[in-house]
Amino acid sequence: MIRFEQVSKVYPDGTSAVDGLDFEVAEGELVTLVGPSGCGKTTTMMMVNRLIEPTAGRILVNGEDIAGVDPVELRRRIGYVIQQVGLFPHRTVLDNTATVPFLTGWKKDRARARAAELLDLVGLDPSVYGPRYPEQLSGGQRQRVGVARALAADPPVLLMDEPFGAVDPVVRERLQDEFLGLQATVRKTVLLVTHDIEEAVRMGDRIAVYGQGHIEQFDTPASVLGAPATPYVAQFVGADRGLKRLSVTSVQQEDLEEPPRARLDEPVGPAAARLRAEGARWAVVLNERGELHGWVSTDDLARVGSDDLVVGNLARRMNAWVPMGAPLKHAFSEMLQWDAGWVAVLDGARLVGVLTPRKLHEALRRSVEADALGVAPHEVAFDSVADA
Ligand SMILES: Nc1ncnc2c1ncn2[C@@H]1O[C@H](COP(=O)(O)OP(=O)(O)OP(=O)(O)O)[C@@H](O)[C@H]1O
Repeated sequence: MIRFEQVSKVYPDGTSAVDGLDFEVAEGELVTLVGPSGCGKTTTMMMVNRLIEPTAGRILVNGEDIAGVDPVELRRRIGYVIQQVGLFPHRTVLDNTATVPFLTGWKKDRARARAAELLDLVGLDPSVYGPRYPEQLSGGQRQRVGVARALAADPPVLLMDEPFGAVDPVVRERLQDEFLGLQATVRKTVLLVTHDIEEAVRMGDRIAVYGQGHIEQFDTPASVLGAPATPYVAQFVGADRGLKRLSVTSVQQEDLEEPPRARLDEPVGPAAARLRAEGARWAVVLNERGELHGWVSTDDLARVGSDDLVVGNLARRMNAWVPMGAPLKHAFSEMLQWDAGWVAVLDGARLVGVLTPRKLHEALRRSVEADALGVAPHEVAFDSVADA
């Protein structure tokens, strides 16, 4: 979708910003460009919408050499989100969002209806925020408007330059998640510039790690963290890359354990006896459809003992859960937040299994070793601490 062929840029004062860039971003792919200040990320990005012209090489968008495309026409096909957002202060949020449709000659009503749809999509109620002016929004809300505006004309390509850089870390993480959710539906081809390796790893299908003016490694987050191509990349991704892997390694079926189970409508006495016999101190409580209702302690069941009650009467709320496929980091933070010894893993509302700290550790080690060996994670066999 976006193709760089031996692209270089030397500024008029002789500064060589980038040299010999050669890579491709596939349709619907999100590629993050990451590297230290001044390494050429922004230059790379601004060449795609012709705010900067390369001095050598060509850039193709959808197979077409952009050197031959009128820049104004080109920019209408490419959404652009920048850190400073650049909203017009004297226009309402709704009209700011509708900027590009207005420019391309849409009727006002149609453009505003589209803008309202997009504000909704980025989590801003158009009836509340649409009539406001940019200064009446928080930083995070302004960033959302920036994203909505860039999507308004439904461009196939999005360029994002430090789009979440101006907000605090908590808001940033929320905006990142929201954008990933959005991207799963809109599937734009995205180039995202950041100097933050955490953001690059979380957001990117692939990451381009920049050295000075060139790409040191172009690969998936798991490979960049697991098998840095050069000492420079290893140093850039940091010594705690094992921890960072938590965000890119997802919970898999083979990581799960089968927990003791009890049914919501099971009488308390027999349930207690059965769990005791199994040596289980607790059980997950499921309804007749196999959906998670909560959990119950065997001691509580035994203490009550009455057959007038069912397990559901004593069940407690299960706070610590994640959807199947969630990053291990999410599971880990649920464990910490709820001080839980295990986390339920759900497919919709249905319980698939539970993740324990031991399994979480194994999953992480398996992912690291799989990369080192160049095989899929489930092909790695190793002795776990518990087997020793
Ligand atoms: N107009 C210009 N004239 C001369 N040199 C420039 C110009 N714009 C950028 N540069 C230089 O080109 C190099 C790459 O800059 P660029 O802005 O692409 O880096 P970056 O990786 O985006 O940095 P940052 O993260 O700080 O924004 C830097 O050395 C910068 O000083």
